[in-house]
Amino acid sequence: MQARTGIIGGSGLYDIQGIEVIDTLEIETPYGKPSDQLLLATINGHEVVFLPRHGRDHSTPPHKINYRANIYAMKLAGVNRIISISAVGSLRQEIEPGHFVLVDQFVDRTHGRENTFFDGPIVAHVSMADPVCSCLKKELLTACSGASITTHASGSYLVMQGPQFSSRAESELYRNWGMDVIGMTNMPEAKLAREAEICYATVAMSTDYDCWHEEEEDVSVQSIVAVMHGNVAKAQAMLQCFFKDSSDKHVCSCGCSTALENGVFADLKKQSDDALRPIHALVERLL
Ligand SMILES: CSC[C@H]1O[C@H](OP(=O)(O)O)[C@H](O)[C@@H]1O
Ligand SMILES: Nc1ncnc2[nH]cnc12
Repeated sequence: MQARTGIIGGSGLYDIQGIEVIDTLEIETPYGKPSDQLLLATINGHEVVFLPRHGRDHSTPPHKINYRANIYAMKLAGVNRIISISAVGSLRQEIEPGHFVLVDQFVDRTHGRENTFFDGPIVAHVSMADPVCSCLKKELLTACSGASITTHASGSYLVMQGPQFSSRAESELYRNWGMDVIGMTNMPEAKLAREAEICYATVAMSTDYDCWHEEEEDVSVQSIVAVMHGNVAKAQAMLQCFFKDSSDKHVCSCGCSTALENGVFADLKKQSDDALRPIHALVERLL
């Protein structure tokens, strides 16, 4: 199967312009159903698999997204790298609403979300030291500049539980921690992508200044939506640039695609079929 690029669309991004649809994939995974059907399509001849993270009608809130089903479905669909597109609040004056940030680190403050495929009896511990694929991120930076989008080449994303926005004290705390943007969805998504040996990189689109900013109104859905429409148009342009330049023969030299090789605790060859079944697509190449 040709390696495919997955696109996970966040708030506002429910379809991709300029694609030729090949099929809609109704995928059932050992973890249940993904957020919606996956769209198999081509953009400028490149095969992509698109999934709107909250569903096409945005009916699934961040804490109820079945992240395991989403990532497992991407794996089953032959995806070897994921472009995550996300709306975020800005925690820095210089990251203005409408700017993009190519995230390189996350701090995970979520709770109660299923965050691993290795839930026993097969145990694994993958490295999350560098949660973002630097090769993919570099290609995304080129695409953002090709689309003339004001883009910050690095940044740390605080993943809050939500669905409520943060308090002023939390917002200040995260700024003091050195965080640059805040959102609710990229964890456990990035962790699960790493366990699935899928390269992952986030294009964070700033929609607001969160509530720390004294001269700006406190964040609200209304204010976000106003900026979001412009951001989504930029994301569409960025994707066109990405698939004009990018090669399908994506070779990752930063270890995402071999993350499990030093991470699995058990001898996979000695495991029962029952133990292997829920992770078969992830460990198949190691058996
Ligand atoms: C509608 S604003 C809050 C919402 O938007 C972001 O989601 P996504 O990352 O899918 O774009 C943020 O994390 C919140 O879930
Ligand atoms: N200020 C904010 N906090 C959390 N998630 C967001 N998504 C967009 N803006 C946000």
